Amino acid sequence: MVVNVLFVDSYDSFTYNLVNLIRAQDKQIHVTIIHNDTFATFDEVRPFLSCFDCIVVGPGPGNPENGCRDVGLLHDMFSQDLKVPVLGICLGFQVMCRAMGCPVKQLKEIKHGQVYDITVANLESKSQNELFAEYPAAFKSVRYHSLHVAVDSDSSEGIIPLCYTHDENGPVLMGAKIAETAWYGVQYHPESCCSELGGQLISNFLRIAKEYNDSKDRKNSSYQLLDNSSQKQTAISFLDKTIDKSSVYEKTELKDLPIYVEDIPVTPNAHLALIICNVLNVPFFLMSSSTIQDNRGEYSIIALPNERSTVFTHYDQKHKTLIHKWRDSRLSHEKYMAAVNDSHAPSEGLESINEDKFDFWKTVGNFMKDRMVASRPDIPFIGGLVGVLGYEMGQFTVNGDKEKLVPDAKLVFIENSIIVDLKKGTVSFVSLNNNFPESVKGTVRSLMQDNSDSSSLLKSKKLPHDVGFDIRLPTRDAYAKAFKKSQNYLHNGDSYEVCLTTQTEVKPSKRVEPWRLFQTLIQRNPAPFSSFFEFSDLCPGSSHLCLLSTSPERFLKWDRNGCELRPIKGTVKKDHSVTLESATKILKTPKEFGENLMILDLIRNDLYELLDSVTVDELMSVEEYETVYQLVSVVKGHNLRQTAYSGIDLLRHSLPAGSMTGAPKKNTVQLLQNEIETELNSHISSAGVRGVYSGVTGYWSCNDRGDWSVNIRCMYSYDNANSWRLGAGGAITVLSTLDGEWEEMHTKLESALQVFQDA
Ligand SMILES: C=C(O[C@@H]1C=C(C(=O)O)C=C[C@H]1O)C(=O)O
Ligand SMILES: NC(=O)CC[C@H](N)C(=O)O
Repeated sequence: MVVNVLFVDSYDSFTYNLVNLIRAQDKQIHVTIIHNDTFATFDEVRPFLSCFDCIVVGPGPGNPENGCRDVGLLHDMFSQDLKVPVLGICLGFQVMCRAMGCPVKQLKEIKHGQVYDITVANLESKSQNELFAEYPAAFKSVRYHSLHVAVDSDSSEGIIPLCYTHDENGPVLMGAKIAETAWYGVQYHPESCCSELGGQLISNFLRIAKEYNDSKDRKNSSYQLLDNSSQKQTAISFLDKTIDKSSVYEKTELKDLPIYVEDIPVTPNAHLALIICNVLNVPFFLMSSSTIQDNRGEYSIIALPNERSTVFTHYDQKHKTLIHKWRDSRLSHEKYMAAVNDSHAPSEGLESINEDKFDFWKTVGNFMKDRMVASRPDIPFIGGLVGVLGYEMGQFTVNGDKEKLVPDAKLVFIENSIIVDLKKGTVSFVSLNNNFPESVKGTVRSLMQDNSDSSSLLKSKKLPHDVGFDIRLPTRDAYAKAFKKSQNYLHNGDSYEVCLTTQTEVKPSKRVEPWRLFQTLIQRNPAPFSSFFEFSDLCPGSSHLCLLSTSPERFLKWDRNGCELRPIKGTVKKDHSVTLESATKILKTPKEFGENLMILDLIRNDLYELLDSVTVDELMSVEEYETVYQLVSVVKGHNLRQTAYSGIDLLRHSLPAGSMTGAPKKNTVQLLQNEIETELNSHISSAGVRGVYSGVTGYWSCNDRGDWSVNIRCMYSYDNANSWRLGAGGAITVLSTLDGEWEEMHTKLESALQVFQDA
């Protein structure tokens, strides 16, 4: 018999970790998820309750003391007649105890992403603590909370404490049962990857729920559990549909079509791709690795757009997608802008679709669907879409810029590419349609045969002396104010971690060619994910979007079977006094641990939303880069083939990247955009819009492989390289200091800004 669980989510970033933990207890469990605002009041949920064996109320931002504003329909959920078993987690637990008359107060010392010993209370009879049956006297679990249930003898009648933890705050209630009900709750997070015995808690609760459902308490109530019936199924599937689970495109059986590949052996050299690009006489995009490291940056991909390449551009401000061929001679800048600004200005060669960013994915999915092949799964990129997605392409963000119209996404379909495999030592010409340009092959072959020192082809590490740069930096005062605001939200329980970012604007006195600038940047800040994207898709030498990136961070890589993410959280500046050993010591403190763990759990959540198998393959390793040491974790998602989804769904669902938002994602993104960053970045135009920065860059190959890096340590331009933007920031937690974060932000900013500062 199927056990039906109703999960009420408060837009948390750990929800699906819990949902997965529940599902993992038994194959026969079905979890239906609704949000705390799917209905206006709990009364609208009541008619469905006879369908559910139990309710789990998840964690989330906000304070139950603020009522519906923060907790929505949960506010009036816990009335005495609710004869249904409930398990509340963190916020869910707080709401439940608050409804019993117990105040929820702020902790003196707040705990976000910290592991604590939880001590099980020694109750008189074992049956009083069935929730912790089979538990040892103490176990470790992760805490993510600013608030706590302040039990005392006056206000806590009916709340039976089940477990505690002890810290600087004194004893803190970690779990309780409500007398005379089947309502239970825990303050800690059983679903975190660093918590022990989380599954045991859920299975104990499900057993308690079953016993309760068989008792007369439930049977005689108005919520008597219905037997399986079509009416019950209809009700459950109605609720199941309240959250969109659609995929970008429908997967089909793929054909194995021949792909043209010609390998030439070469001596690996981290600058090889750069050198090749320097001799090319055709347009190119570059996704390059300039450091050879294990498991990342093994390949450099030079993508060659041509007149057959389709270009997709999305403008979130206009809810519009434009589609045209690369440098179509029928198009001009004027015709293009007229179509962007006016839906009635059709132009030959230009397709304009009115759609929002969510439909943009479907447009692109439709295009790719017929081009997917089963061929050459061993090659990272056989041809496909390459490009840049800005921060505002992700969920919960809006590009509300009124001053400037900028593209939020640009993807170009590529048939021909050159792949440099730095591990294997090969350069390959790859073509989807067997039309790789002979002239390019000739140029590259003769470069490879030339034994002279080809590094002389690289441009200098310094920019031309006769160019000056006007640099508009964020001010320390504005940063201090934003830091303080972020701390307030963290202390009030509205966020657990805030990735606070600044923007800097650079205006050169004279235009410097992007490709020239890129070569200087990449040599000064070598990185595994360096990208050069000058989208001169209307005419040569002119672009509405240009990105030069030296990112250390892989966001998401996938193939048909699964995916890998490498979130970075935790940064130490490198100088002569800091060794790998001393950096490791700093990076293994509670502050950095918590920062990394929160994002790690958030990423597990983003994957569990679509997949049922997610593993943490590396927990907080220290990696060394040119200017910083970073704490990196590796998360993998499996069994993608067995689902209706493909890698592109994983990308769509998990943007914006958790390492650039903080947690929980929805509330934190909205606070950053509406309350914090607009003011912080008011020294530049378009404040409050992160644009390309914090987005991702990469490819979706026709053999269904993809690899996307986070747009950080980068510069980008919307006005044909006449001015540049640089973003930089870092995660703020309750353990952060203003001085520490200000310095960290500057260290990251300088990894790219150094190019202009020391020109
Ligand atoms: C925000 C940036 O970096 C992000 C924040 C990090 C951190 O807080 O430690 C580390 C890497 C990135 O995920 C940036 O480089 O601007
Ligand atoms: N993780 C949570 O559910 C947090 C609950 C609440 N917002 C707090 O900070 O205490």
